[in-house]
Amino acid sequence: MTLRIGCIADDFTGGTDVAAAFRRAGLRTALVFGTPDDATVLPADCDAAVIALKSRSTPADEAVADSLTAQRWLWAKGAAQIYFKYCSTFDSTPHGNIGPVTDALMDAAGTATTLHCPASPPNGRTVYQGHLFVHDQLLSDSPLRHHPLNPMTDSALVRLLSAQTRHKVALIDWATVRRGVEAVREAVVTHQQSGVRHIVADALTDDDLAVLGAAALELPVVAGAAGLAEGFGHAYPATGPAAPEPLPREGRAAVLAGSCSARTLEQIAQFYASGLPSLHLDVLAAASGRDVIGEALVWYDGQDAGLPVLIYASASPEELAAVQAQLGVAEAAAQVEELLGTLASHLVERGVRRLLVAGGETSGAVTTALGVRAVLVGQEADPGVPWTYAATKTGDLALMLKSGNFGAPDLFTRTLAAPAEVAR
Ligand SMILES: Nc1ncnc2c1ncn2[C@@H]1O[C@H](COP(=O)(O)OP(=O)(O)OP(=O)(O)O)[C@@H](O)[C@H]1O
Ligand SMILES: O=C(O)[C@@H](O)C(=O)CO
Repeated sequence: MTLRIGCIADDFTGGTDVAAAFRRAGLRTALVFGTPDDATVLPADCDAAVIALKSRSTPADEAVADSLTAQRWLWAKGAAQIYFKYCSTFDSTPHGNIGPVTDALMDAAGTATTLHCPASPPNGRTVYQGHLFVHDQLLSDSPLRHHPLNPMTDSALVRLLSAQTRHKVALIDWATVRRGVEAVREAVVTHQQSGVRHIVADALTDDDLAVLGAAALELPVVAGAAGLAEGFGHAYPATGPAAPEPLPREGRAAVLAGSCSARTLEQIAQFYASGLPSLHLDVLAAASGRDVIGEALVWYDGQDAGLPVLIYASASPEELAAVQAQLGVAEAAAQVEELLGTLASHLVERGVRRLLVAGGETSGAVTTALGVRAVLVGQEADPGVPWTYAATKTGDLALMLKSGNFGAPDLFTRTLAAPAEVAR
């Protein structure tokens, strides 16, 4: 088997989300963290490889350069098509990075047309008449209008994308998508003939995305969120049953949380309420020089080895604001990442073999600290939240990287207390 789809995701948890989508489509999928290089090795026999970058909110020229490096690497591994994964809420600004990165990937591939669709129906993201909805609200009426980095105050995708590219952008509407693959292919050709480069498509359901995925099979570059990726993956003939997954059944289990998203806070509360051991890290104390890591390890060593533990920096909005006011946002984030990254290394050295990490930035810090560059993607515990398998210098590790707002409230207890439920 050779690599078929190369995917470039613009953030880490988005990478996990899209890798889970390819796997749901029956593809054996690898996930690579950060810009790969000659030393980056993919697990054997992958159909799809996802490179998770941190390019969503960086300056557009950096995002373009990193994405082109990733594209070259994927081509060198044999990828026939490139899927650019961005956020299902189209997180971007008039400066980018969705338009500039897609244009650069297309220029490098020598192609004049691409298809876009950010719909992700399981997460309530749909596109109708070119407008992006988050559940029952237009994107611009949803909480995303207050996003700290990319406030989304418009929902019209053709207009949003037109601000980010000098090329023509146009829509394939839902009525056409409902008519099926041939109707979409014809609409693509019609748009191509009138010089349209970016074609945005409507989609309300996974069936619509399957139609779009099949219609996009000939395009060298396709762009969108995890929903279209799954439709695209389904359009490839199945490669046979997935290999059994090596979910470690021995060793200890832990959660490290740095996400302050509402869903993560619920998951922490549920873990605590179930009576399992949990420890809150004092970020201000760490910043003032106290040995918070040493104290956490003494606490960890005193716990029942048969139970999963939770160690978290996550804080309520009020606590978070207080810490940020005292340390500054960047220093607070650096403290948290240092604490959780260092603890991850110590916990794995002490025998943790199932590790759940909550938060995109936090996941970046933990994978970097563990030196994990590439993982094989396994079964999902909840939509967009798969187990992944990594080899570390201390042994095999099952790693779950959870986007802040993903996963059911009982995700931590359900997945870590009962490994048999998530094993194949
Ligand atoms: N107690 C705390 N004080 C200050 N900052 C904190 C604290 N706990 C967490 N943070 C910061 O909050 C941010 C959480 O970001 P992270 O990306 O990990 O989670 P998220 O935004 O919920 O996840 P996602 O990006 O997947 O939606 C990090 O920058 C982290 O450093
Ligand atoms: O598409 C999404 O909403 C997520 O995969 C994401 O990008 C998280 O940052």
